[in-house]
Amino acid sequence: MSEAAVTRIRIAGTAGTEPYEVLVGRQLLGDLAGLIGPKAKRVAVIHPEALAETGEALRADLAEQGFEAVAIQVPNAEEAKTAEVAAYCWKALGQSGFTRTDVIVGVGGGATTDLAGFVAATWLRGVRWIAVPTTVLAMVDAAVGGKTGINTAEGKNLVGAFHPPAGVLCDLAALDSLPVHDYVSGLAEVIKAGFIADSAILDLIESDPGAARTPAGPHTAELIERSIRVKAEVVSSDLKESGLREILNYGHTLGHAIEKNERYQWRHGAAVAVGMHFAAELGRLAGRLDDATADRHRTVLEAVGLPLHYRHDQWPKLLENMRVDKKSRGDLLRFIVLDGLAKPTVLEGPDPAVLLAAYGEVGQ
Ligand SMILES: NC(=O)c1ccc[n+]([C@@H]2O[C@H](COP(=O)([O-])OP(=O)(O)OC[C@H]3O[C@@H](n4cnc5c(N)ncnc54)[C@H](O)[C@@H]3O)[C@@H](O)[C@H]2O)c1
Ligand SMILES: O=C(O)C(=O)C[C@@H](O)[C@H](O)[C@H](O)COP(=O)(O)O
Ligand SMILES: [Zn+2]
Repeated sequence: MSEAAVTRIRIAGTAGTEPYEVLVGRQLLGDLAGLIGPKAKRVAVIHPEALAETGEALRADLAEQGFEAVAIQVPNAEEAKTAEVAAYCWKALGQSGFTRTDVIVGVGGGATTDLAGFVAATWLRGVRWIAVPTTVLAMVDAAVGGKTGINTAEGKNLVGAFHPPAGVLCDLAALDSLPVHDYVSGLAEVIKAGFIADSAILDLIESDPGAARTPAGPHTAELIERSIRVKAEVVSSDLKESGLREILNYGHTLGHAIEKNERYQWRHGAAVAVGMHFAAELGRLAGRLDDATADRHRTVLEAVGLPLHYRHDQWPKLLENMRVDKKSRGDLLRFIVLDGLAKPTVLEGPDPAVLLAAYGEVGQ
């Protein structure tokens, strides 16, 4: 992709929502004012501490263009996804006189865009918002599709709303400042898209896993765009997770249980990597998944430096945590597993002995 090229991926409007576009390229922030639109008088730029300079530069730029722009700084990572931080943002909006025609811009990783989207969903029962994702994970997953939310002590993303953004600007240049640990964590969702829908993603990563770990790798833009297309296709037909959208939860049932167990100190992508390893073993033991595809999970996740294992002694707590997963129905645990490469399906109420055996491969 040349420096000037911009890819536009359309998300259809469903369930009464407007369609919008995900733009992928470089120097895209010039498009922000256009997306905000002429009706807005005020703009709030919600950004994490790590992006204080970016947030302030964006605020100053919007102020120069005539908006009453405020920057709202929130903590980094999961510390931002709390009711207290949401309340802090509501207070800032109230003090700025934020009305229904005003617009929120969420700039940052998935934690920030989840929070900003949730604040937008709840302020005055819903105002427009624009996502400016700055991590791989937020570009390929969190900023797209309208799931917004915060964590509670009882579990991950337990409070939230479906509230799609008015647009998503993925400026690849933002990835240059991302610590490698965070870059690699985002690859878990890229690999997820590969296993559930687009195996060319796995081929590209396997062709040079070392290069896949950096934004300078030759396939960065293609990996990001392919993953966004996977998500776009799913959420365009099932915004509210009535069925198909559940496939995007591959690896998340155990992943979220680990995040809660670690009091949200693990990166989401790392937990999902362990969760996908578990889901692959579960698929294999349930007689659904062939050995080659199950083994491929280990090799590709390990090749980019993602974890495969978690503490063996924590199984009882993880099992308890998994009961609050949003895919559960009453006492019935439900998991996304694969019937084969790019063939995701739901496994309902697996035998507890099979679950434990699958964790036997994951626990250490
Ligand atoms: N809504 C969804 O559909 C969806 C999908 C996937 C994940 N998520 C959520 O996304 C979150 C994880 O997102 P993440 O992996 O982006 O982590 P993150 O938002 O926690 O960001 C990781 C760290 O990088 C910093 N950072 C962000 N951009 C940076 C940059 N360009 N340069 C330097 N530092 C930067 C952040 O401040 C943070 O400290 C989780 O809360 C997860 O639940 C949501
Ligand atoms: O968009 C979705 O749908 C997903 O499941 C994508 C996941 O990667 C993401 O982590 C999501 O936030 C998990 O959703 P949840 O409903 O299990 O909280
Ligand atoms: Zn996820």
